[in-house]
Amino acid sequence: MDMNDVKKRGLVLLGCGKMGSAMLQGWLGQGLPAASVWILDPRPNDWVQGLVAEGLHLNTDLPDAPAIVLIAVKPQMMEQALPVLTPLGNGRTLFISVAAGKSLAFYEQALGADTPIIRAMPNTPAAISRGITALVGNGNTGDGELALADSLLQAVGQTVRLENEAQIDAVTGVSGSGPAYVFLMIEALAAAGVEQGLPADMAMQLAKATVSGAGQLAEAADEDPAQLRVNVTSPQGTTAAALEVLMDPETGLTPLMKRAVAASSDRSKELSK
Ligand SMILES: NC(=O)c1ccc[n+]([C@@H]2O[C@H](COP(=O)([O-])OP(=O)(O)OC[C@H]3O[C@@H](n4cnc5c(N)ncnc54)[C@H](OP(=O)(O)O)[C@@H]3O)[C@@H](O)[C@H]2O)c1
Ligand code: PRO
Repeated sequence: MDMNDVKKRGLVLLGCGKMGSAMLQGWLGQGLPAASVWILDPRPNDWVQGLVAEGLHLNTDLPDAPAIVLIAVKPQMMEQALPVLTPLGNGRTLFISVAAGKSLAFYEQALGADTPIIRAMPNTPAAISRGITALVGNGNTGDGELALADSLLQAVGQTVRLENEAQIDAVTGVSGSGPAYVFLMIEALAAAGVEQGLPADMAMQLAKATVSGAGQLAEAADEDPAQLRVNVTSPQGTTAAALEVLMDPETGLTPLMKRAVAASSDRSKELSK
């Protein structure tokens, strides 16, 4: 099975809200025809509704054996939403779930023990093909299925393969939820700039460009982030003064981030109970 199969046999999205739309936007941008896509969503957004004019199938009957079903409803809606997909279980259709906390065993029970299922944790920068998705498959997925999921997910950014399913809780805490921490960092940096006397729009422009530029530099540079940080920090200079606050072993960013990531990972574990 390859991307041509997906074009021919179809891709079904169960739920097309923020995450489903972000990924679909990436796939359409990479050349997947709208006519190869089926969406089930009771209240589709305007953008999704607009795609019907391009051939997208919205809340219609599904193909008999689509190549892929992407499950992107909230974990709390799963029991209600999933039964419509059970006729596609135990067959040739590869299921990919991006739902936090819903285990491979849960889907095997709901869709059939022979169903090939991949659990994936993407993030919203997928909308501009700058996401990162971690994935792990059940016993019915082989190299072919994982390679297909990889190539589909690489259309919206980077991918990493997990060694075991338990790692996905930590991934959720780091990169699944992570964009929200970075957006909060932008908000907080801009607010701090305003407190130091800058106009709000200028403070926001400075904060966005700084986070975006630093992120791109961290990815592009040969040096690691610790060295890049040192490169900004003149001895007894301004950055050193700020880092004394941010690197405090008790009240600084590291213990705070550890608590935040642990809270997200713990919630992911809780959702799977
Ligand atoms: N957002 C992220 O950054 C992110 C990252 C990684 C993984 N995820 C996972 O992605 C999934 C979706 O999250 P989201 O943020 O995209 O949530 P969302 O914006 O609420 O999207 C879910 C969509 O599913 C629709 N829906 C509700 N009931 C349905 C049903 N019975 N059948 C089909 N569709 C139904 C919702 O419609 P209504 O809005 O009308 O209820 C909504 O459009 C979650 O499981 C989450 O854990 C999200
Ligand atoms: N958004 C989902 C949540 O907040 C999963 C990771 C990012 O539950």
